[in-house]
Amino acid sequence: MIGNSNNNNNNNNTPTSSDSDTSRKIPKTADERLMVAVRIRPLKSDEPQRCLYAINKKDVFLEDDSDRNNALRQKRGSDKQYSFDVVFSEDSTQEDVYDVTTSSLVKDVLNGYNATVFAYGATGAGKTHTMVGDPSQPGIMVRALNDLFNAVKDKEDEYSVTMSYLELYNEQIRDLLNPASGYLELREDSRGRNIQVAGLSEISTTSTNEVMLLLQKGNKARTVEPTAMNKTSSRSHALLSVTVRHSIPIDKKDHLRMRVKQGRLFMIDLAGSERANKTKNRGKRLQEGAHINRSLLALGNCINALSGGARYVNYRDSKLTRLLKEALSGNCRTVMIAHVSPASNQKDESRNTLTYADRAKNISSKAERNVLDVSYHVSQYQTVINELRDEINRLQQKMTEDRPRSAEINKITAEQRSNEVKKLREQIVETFKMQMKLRRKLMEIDSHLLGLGMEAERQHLIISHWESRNNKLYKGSGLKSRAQTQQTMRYSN
Ligand SMILES: Nc1ncnc2c1ncn2[C@@H]1O[C@H](COP(=O)(O)OP(=O)(O)OP(=O)(O)O)[C@@H](O)[C@H]1O
Repeated sequence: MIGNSNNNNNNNNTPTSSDSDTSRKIPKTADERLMVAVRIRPLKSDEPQRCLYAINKKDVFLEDDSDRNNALRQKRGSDKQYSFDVVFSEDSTQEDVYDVTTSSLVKDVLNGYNATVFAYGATGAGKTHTMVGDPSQPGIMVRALNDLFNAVKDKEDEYSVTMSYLELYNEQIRDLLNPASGYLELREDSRGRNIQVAGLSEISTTSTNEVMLLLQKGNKARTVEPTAMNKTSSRSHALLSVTVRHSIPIDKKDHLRMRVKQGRLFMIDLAGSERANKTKNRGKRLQEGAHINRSLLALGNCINALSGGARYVNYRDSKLTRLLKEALSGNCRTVMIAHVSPASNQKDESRNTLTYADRAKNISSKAERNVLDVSYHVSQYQTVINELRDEINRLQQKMTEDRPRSAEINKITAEQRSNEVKKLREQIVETFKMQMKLRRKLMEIDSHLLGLGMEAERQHLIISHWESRNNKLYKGSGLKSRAQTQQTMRYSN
């Protein structure tokens, strides 16, 4: 049995054409109640009788086995009826669940709202079946991505889509699209807002095929182990996030002024709460179970506090609650799909889930449309550009004013330089002339020396001649010695 969506979300604040005049964010919206859906999975062949029924599209009935034979059991009040926004019976299809719970969220996201759909419930109750499914029965994640991509198809210039996929395993965050990156840190500002996972891959794509491959890759990387309750039990919480950004020019002629709508869709497949004695988990599995239960307990406490209207809600007890903070109380439209098994041996788990889901009905959040008038920012850039232009103009003007002076300086410098060159040239010429003079004098001295040498030679010859004549003359008479002759010559000179 499938119930109609009776989402009490306040849609009065759906944006109207008047929003187009809005710069920055649109005004705050009224509170919206969290939509709570319940899905009952089919009874398995090896499971005992059922204890849980969908009475109609909104109500579910939990029967107390212990009073089965008691004719007054209905009056004793141990059986319990719960009412929700919508109840999906055992024969509900994946399409039914998607259409009623999530297809409207996809439209919201395209319109600039944040939205979250999360699956809650005990181990083996059908959460992964609803959220992920299999190729023959694709779940919410696949259908939502398909619808998103169909909506933005052929409009790549207007839309940008990015996705990230993480798992929270034993209170550690792992990137399912890049498992090799190790454990990632959860960061938030000092006021506990703006929670972000540092280093998480945000893959940008507008191809449906590519995104499906990424999703498959992420699901394969997820920690899944067999337990006594579920052959393919998810041992981690998985969070898929898709961000859609729509940018259009405010004025078709002016592409600097853009209006940007940004919506984000979180799709979360929580790990299931479990009882150690039922799952028969030991060692590592038991430790995983303890972590899962602790984070779900923290989530339960937040749901309790929020539904009771508490002023202070402690999100800090677990990374799961820190990650879900926005979805539970912030700017987000949220749908919780509580999963229950109809089997009587799962009655306690189903009752717990229904109790939490019942409380969650009272939670409200404030969804605002995230419309940013980028023209505001662009106009800031425009101001900066104008200021820079002014500065350039001022500098150009200064340069123009300074040009004659600098020309003067240049002129002086050129004159000085040519004078110096002239001086140098004159000096070189002078030096050259001097050199020539000196060389000439040197040549004169040389020729004078040569003349003297020749004269000396001539004198030697005369003397030699004279000596030889004298020697012949005085040889026989013995009148003057050679020394006497030289003395005589000296006086005669
Ligand atoms: N609505 C459904 N229709 C058909 N089969 C279902 C449905 N819901 C669950 N199942 C089957 O029940 C089994 C357990 O479901 P699933 O793995 O989705 O549970 P779970 O809540 O995610 O468990 P865990 O928390 O341990 O991961 C699976 O074999 C799944 O195919």
